[in-house]
Amino acid sequence: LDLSTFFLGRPLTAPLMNASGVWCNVNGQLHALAESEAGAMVTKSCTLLRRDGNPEPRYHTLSMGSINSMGLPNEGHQYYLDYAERHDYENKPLFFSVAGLTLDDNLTIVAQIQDAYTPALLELNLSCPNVPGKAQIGYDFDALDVILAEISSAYSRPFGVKLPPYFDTAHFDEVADILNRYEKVNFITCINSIGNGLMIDMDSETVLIKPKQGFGGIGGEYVLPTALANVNAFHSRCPKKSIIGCGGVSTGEHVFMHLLAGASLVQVGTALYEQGPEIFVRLKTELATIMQEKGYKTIREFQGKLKTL
Ligand SMILES: C=Cc1c(C(=O)O)[nH]c(=O)[nH]c1=O
Repeated sequence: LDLSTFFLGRPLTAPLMNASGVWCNVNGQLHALAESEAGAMVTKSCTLLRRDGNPEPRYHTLSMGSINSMGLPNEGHQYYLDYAERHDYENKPLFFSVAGLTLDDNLTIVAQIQDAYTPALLELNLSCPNVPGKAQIGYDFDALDVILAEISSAYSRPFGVKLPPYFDTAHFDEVADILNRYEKVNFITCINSIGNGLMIDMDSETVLIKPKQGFGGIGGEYVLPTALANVNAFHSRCPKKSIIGCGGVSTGEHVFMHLLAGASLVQVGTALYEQGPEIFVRLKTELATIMQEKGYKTIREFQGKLKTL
């Protein structure tokens, strides 16, 4: 059974990787991902300078997923550039996530990635829901257009964007129209967490996390239908771009659904946070079993082939 997939002309040993922000903040975690069965990996979204992030508790496991308001804690862009220099690209591709707090910060970081001649693939995070006072670029369509124009002229190579979930067909249409104007945007990662959810502790009658009065991004099983819809919506609207699926994946079936919906590569967030990088072994095995049962020998035979009624 050939679980390998092609992503932007790169052969991957498995269509699986971590979601940015999970198991990828520091070198020890990045090394564990590099050694795991994942086919690729991505660094924590970085800002120009190191950030502590929001006060704890800022992550909580829920019955069907997670709520987080980490607040973009990261070691600063240079730390991840140093990792990118040491990464073994023969082993697996590395994505480099950037979430600068301002357009200038994004341009400064991207210029340094450019100068570093690193083989890492830029994933521009336009969807962090947890930095107090910072509206998501992904929901400000004019700002989205501006940042894509600026990054496209500052960065000479193709890059990708990490989008928030959209919930309205008109928004799928409008965002796809914007993205399709930028041929350098050659991949789209859908989705980031569903922003500003709230969960409650029945005994203490309190919220579960400290930042933002308990409001935080929702991940895990709760978001699978929204993730699949965004993957499929952009897969059908952006035929010249590759889709990376993210959201709600904890079993081989979920991986299969994302691939069927149009993803070429599938990220794992909440379930990886809970179970660690060994999860990639289980997901590969479960996906292989499903493919065997269905008589598929390669992912290409079903990738993007979701049928309608
Ligand atoms: C980069 C910040 C993000 C964070 C965070 O650091 O709070 N949490 C998410 O669920 N998604 C993000 O994009």
